[in-house]
Amino acid sequence: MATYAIGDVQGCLEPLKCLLKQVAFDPQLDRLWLVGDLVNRGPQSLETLRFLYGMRESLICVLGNHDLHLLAAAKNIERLKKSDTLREILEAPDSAELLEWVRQQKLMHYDETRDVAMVHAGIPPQWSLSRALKCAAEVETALRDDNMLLAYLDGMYGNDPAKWDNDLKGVARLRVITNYFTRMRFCTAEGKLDLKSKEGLDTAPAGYKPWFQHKDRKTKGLRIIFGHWAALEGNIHEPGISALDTGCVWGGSLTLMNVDSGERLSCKCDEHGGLAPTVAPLIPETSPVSAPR
Ligand SMILES: Nc1ncnc2c1ncn2[C@@H]1O[C@H](COP(=O)(O)OP(=O)(O)OP(=O)(O)OP(=O)(O)OC[C@H]2O[C@@H](n3cnc4c(N)ncnc43)[C@H](O)[C@@H]2O)[C@@H](O)[C@H]1O
Repeated sequence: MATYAIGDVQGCLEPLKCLLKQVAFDPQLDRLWLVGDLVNRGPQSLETLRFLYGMRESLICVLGNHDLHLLAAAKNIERLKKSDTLREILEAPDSAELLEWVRQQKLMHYDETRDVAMVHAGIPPQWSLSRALKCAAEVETALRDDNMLLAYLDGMYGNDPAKWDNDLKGVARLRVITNYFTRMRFCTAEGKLDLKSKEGLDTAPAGYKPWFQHKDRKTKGLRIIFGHWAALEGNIHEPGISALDTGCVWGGSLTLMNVDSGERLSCKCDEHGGLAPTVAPLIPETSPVSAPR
């Protein structure tokens, strides 16, 4: 029995199947963790979602910004952008069933036995593990509650407030939590977000750093697996931190990591949208896995 984590799939079904085949994934025995952004931008969003739904008992997923955007577009189709590849999901006969499953997923997964957390974008430096889990649960409750869902999704978009404050209330509170878990890249030591910069580690605006590089980050020592930040290409050297978005939809590859050994396997899409993947050999994890605390 093995546990694997895979980076942002974003509708790249063939590379996903290719990776699972390479590790002889057995849904009866093995477990698959997904860092979110299951859909959008890629060629097969609907088929990917159906495939994952079909193996839902073997999965642990956290939601990404594109997954939340899908849920919001399902409530208001006007939200769809030209570049989105989500319409096919919204128009599918099994749309309601698929979306109901998506909305039940978490913003943060914490595996107590391994002392590993998985989030889409990150955990802000000023939050402890318990604060992060409590904040994730607030949004998860809103997503699952029929009376709260619409107000949450309507108010979810936007960059303000830029920083957490315990006194925040209502949708503004849920928005900043959402932005930390699903959109963050750079922030200050106090957790003030910059949501405009999207390139490499060395492109931080003055006073900002990648969320995982702050010296006094309260979750130091916790292993964290995340995706979202394609420009990192999976290459960071921060103890215990694993970046798994290797930009499958940007001409890069889809990456799988064995959660326990840290070994990685990548599957590259071809120029026709991932229909003829080539597989790179297993390579050791680039960011050292810290011993359990
Ligand atoms: N609360 C909320 N507020 C607002 N919007 C919300 C929201 N919740 C959900 N959304 C929705 O989120 C969606 C995405 O919004 P965007 O604003 O497009 O978010 P993004 O961070 O740019 O995109 P992505 O998540 O795909 O990140 P990636 O690193 O792959 O790509 C980022 C960039 O990296 C670049 N890149 C990729 N690989 C690279 C590489 N190797 N080197 C350099 N750059 C690279 C790409 O060109 C790309 O420009 C929208 O539909 C939006 O509506």
